[in-house]
Amino acid sequence: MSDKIVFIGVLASSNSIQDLKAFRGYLCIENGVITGVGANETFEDLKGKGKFDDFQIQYLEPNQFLMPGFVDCHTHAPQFPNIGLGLDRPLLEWLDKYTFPLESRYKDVEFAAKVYDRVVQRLLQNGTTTACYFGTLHKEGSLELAKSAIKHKQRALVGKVSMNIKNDAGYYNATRKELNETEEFVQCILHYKNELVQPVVTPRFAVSCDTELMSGLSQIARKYDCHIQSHISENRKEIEHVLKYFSGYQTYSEVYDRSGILTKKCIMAHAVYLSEKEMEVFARKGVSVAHCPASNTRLRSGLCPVRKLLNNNVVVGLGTDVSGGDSASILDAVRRTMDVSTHLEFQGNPEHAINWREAFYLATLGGSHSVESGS
Ligand SMILES: Nc1nc2[nH]cnc2c(=O)[nH]1
Ligand SMILES: [Zn+2]
Repeated sequence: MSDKIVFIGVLASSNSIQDLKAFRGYLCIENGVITGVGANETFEDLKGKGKFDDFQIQYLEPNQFLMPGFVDCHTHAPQFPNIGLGLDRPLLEWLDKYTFPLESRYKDVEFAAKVYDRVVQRLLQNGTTTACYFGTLHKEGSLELAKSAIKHKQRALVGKVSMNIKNDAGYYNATRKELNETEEFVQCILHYKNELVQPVVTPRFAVSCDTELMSGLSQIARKYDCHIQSHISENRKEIEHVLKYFSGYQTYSEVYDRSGILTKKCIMAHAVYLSEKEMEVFARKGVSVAHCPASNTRLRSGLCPVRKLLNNNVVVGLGTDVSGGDSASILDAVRRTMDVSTHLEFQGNPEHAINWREAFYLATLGGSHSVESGS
């Protein structure tokens, strides 16, 4: 196949949340990079001048169109073996009963490599060209995830999960070990010098990390100018637990903020129960929210008011959050975003429904704003 190809047909993409453009035109690619987009008339004009003489010309079928790749702002690659399983417990019990025991298995690097290679391919098959991944506590296993993304040319942020609070599965590290391994993990990925794959510092959530660990992790993120990701306000019991454990803090967001985590390079999953004041902090600091509707429903966490987040100027993208979520597809997250937001409207919240144009934006450009590399 020629390394220069031009597609002719319908092209669809969002310019903003209000503005989804679909038009008949051309898109040319040279050595895997988009080098031109335009209307049909321009194509004919350029073709007449010989611009495409050395291009393969591919006409799309009437039922086909081109669109940007999906961005999955939040998923757990090691949890894919549990997809669709064990959804009979709420979050904190679910983590202890199903998730930590599964994630503990990724100490076995061979197992990790095998699972991760399938996960990356599965997401690509679902149209996800960019993913923001949680790995596990294990440095070597999580590096395998980065290697798979590089191998299959997926744009990815890859995180080694950090936890230092005891749990029944014994799935946590001592603080110093955790900080050292995270820094080594970040350095390893940066040494790959791959333009598509970047490290993301990953404190699991405030139930699993103390302030010493979270502050140390936020310093690592700052030192290497990389993203940082976690979970916030997903489940009412989780919030109760955090506010009880971190006495002297008014809100869940304050726990992260005082540890230096809330920056414009921060992606927080869920945010189902943020107050307007917390939303204002997110907007001011440029923190993004990964909305994960499948997971919020399957784990019975709640209905996230995405319209309210958007009205408060919070950047929002979509996440599958496997295996809290039972689907690897962002197209499925688009549908569920529309469903969940419509259910909020049924419950008496006017204008909460997210329409398909808006959901398309969240799945593509909205998500890309969360993971973009600008500092
Ligand atoms: N859905 C979900 N929420 C979490 N909060 C902390 N860890 C997790 C996880 O693995 N999945
Ligand atoms: Zn998650």
